[in-house]
Amino acid sequence: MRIALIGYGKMGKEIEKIALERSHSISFRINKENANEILQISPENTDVAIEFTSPESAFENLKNLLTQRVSVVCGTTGWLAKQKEIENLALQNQVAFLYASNFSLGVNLFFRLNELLAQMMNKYPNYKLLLEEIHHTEKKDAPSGTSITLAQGIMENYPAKTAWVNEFSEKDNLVSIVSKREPNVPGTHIIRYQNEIDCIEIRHEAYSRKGFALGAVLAAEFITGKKGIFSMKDVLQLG
Ligand SMILES: NC(=O)C1=CN([C@@H]2O[C@H](COP(=O)(O)OP(=O)(O)OC[C@H]3O[C@@H](n4cnc5c(N)ncnc54)[C@H](OP(=O)(O)O)[C@@H]3O)[C@@H](O)[C@H]2O)C=CC1
Ligand SMILES: O=C(O)C1=N[C@H](C(=O)O)C[C@H](O)C1
Repeated sequence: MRIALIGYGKMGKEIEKIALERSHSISFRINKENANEILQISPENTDVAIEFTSPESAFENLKNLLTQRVSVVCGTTGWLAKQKEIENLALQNQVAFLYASNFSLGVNLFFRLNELLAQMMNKYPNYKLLLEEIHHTEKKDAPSGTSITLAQGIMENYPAKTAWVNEFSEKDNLVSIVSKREPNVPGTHIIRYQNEIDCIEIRHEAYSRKGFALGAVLAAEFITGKKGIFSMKDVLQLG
């Protein structure tokens, strides 16, 4: 499979390692310096593009790739206000598009655990809920994309929670997300239900970026040759 790497930073380089180990080749490596080369990417030279750039650049990159009829796996967070527009563009151009806030198997299992826990805790409103995320100091967006997915999973299973906020709050209808930035943390997410008697907590801690990169390459393998909108649920076939 010929993969174009859009974003050749921490994630782009990690993805390249895994892609080469899995016998794929790299057709383009794009960063800010050679950003215009994205216009040369086409189905003739590339099977799939993997986009990990920045919240400011993702939308334009995705628009170009999909219009050029190139299927895309996107991991960039912080651009989702325009997700529907991008999905429509993928459908119009008859290619595949897959976005995930987190590509690791562990986090995708954790998403399910979070939903099950929210279903249970929904019946015990005297527990206060707090969602905490810790990432490296270079991270541009807050809250993390993963914590937004976790908050959505809670709201779908705990109807009294109607919105999320990115600050500490004890308002009963809110999912409070506290974001912390510390050197060299690949990504940690904690969900805590607590009252004056006890505390129930689930936590996912990534030890490196390997799980994110492997998941992105598996996603690229999965969508190659397909058309439509996909998610990591399709790739990992989690029940
Ligand atoms: N979904 C998931 O599982 C994961 C998602 N992420 C997300 O992925 C994104 C990237 O993370 P990370 O690799 O750590 O970030 P880095 O800052 O290390 O890398 C970003 C890369 O994007 C490039 N870039 C920025 N703007 C443009 C542009 N306009 N055109 C082309 N390239 C551009 C940068 O180029 P230059 O070097 O020239 O500045 C750099 O190579 C973030 O949004 C992060 O939240 C991260 C990990 C996992
Ligand atoms: O920026 C990162 O590094 C990460 N971003 C993703 C997010 O915003 O959830 C996924 C992972 O936690 C690492």
